[in-house]
Amino acid sequence: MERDSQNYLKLLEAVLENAHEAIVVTDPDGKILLMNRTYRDFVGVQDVIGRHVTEVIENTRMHIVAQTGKPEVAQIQRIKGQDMIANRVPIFADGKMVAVLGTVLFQDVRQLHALAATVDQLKQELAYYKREFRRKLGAVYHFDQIVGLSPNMQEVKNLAQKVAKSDTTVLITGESGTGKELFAHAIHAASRREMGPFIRVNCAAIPDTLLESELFGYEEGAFTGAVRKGKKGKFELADHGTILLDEIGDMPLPLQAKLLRVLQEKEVERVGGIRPVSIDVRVIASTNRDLQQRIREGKFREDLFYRLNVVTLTIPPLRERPEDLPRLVDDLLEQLMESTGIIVKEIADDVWSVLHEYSWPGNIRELRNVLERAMHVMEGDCLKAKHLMISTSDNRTASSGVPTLKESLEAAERAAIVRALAETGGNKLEAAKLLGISKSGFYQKLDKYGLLN
Ligand SMILES: Nc1ncnc2c1ncn2[C@@H]1O[C@H](COP(=O)(O)OP(=O)(O)OP(=O)(O)O)[C@@H](O)[C@H]1O
Repeated sequence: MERDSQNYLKLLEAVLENAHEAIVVTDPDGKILLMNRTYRDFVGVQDVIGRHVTEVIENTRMHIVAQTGKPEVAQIQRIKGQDMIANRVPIFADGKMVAVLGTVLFQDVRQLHALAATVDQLKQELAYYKREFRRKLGAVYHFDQIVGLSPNMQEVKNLAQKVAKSDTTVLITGESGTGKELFAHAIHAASRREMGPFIRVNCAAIPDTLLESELFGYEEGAFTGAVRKGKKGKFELADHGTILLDEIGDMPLPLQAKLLRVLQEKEVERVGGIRPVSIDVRVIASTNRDLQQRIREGKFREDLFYRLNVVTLTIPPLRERPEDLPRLVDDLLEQLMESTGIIVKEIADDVWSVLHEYSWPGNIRELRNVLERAMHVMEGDCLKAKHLMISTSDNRTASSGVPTLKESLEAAERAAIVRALAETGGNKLEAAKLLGISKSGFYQKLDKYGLLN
């Protein structure tokens, strides 16, 4: 026993003496009881035992901690012209302070800076891999890519950014092409689930008979023709991530009941399955339909609506945010120039009046299509109004009274020409054929409606 404790003491002494950290222990009066070699070498004094700590160590506060009894952690202490990181901790035994332990973790803050630089580099690498990972998982849009300078868009973006941080179910409504999917991506990318999967299901595009197994999966042998081993549904695939239920307004009623159960229980049951599977999924639903109207028609469950409608983001249509047009046109042209290789160097002034006058029923998706078509139609590198091939006249509400028959006929004729040109990618001969008129007659009409290059 005696020998054991002697050995133990020797071991402790050796450990303390050889530690890389500088270590000092004082009694409650501030007299040094122990100071290891690292510390003695650093201050350049060997004979230290029994001396007051202030005589040996510059700027020390060991004696102050001995009085206050309050530990001081990670304090900068300047010794011999170097900033050090000092910890001073009172040691208690039987409720009485018996000593104060002081350590210096870094003898030189430069070591700490080197460590910080390494951490910084690791952080940068981590951010890079996060971005790459996210790109592979498909959530490619972020809030800063959503053009929205207009006050109504700012409001929606702010709310979306706030709600992204939580796990709340979000319902995104808005006309077709307003950017609902874009918002869903951005919410996922700004959430704590950003590293998880982002899965989109278009409820309108999948046949009713398949939707259930697509969403919830099926067990082995659930129905004839099913893959033997069974299959995970989109909900299971979205575990720890986000699922976007696009066009939720088109979901068949029986499935709505099942979806409601999933949202309530946070469990899915595969088709033909016996045991429910727990899932951790954030649900975002989107629709361009008026869900209240669908409820009145008996086509959408009211209880599901309230479950989804925790936070609603209503994306304003493009015609209600004309301030966003210039930035959108800029961004879209840039993307299109890259994908088509066609260069637009100049935008003629008349383009803007047409863009502002048009009501954009297909919103930003339509704007993109119109610009892409115009790029293919234009000759040279200046985009002009006539290249847009959108008819603003048939689009305007008849605020100035009923149009004359001639005006109506002309509007219809112009719209038919524009549509034919769009269909044929700007090929005039083909367009004339489609409309069943001669080439020369077609050119006359193009001239009449200001559509000739
Ligand atoms: N605010 C925006 N800034 C930049 N691009 C946008 C914006 N809104 C939409 N877009 C672009 O417009 C197109 C349509 O967007 P998205 O698919 O998100 O619309 P949606 O509302 O989900 O349409 P739908 O209801 O038809 O599914 C996409 O190419 C998207 O990149």
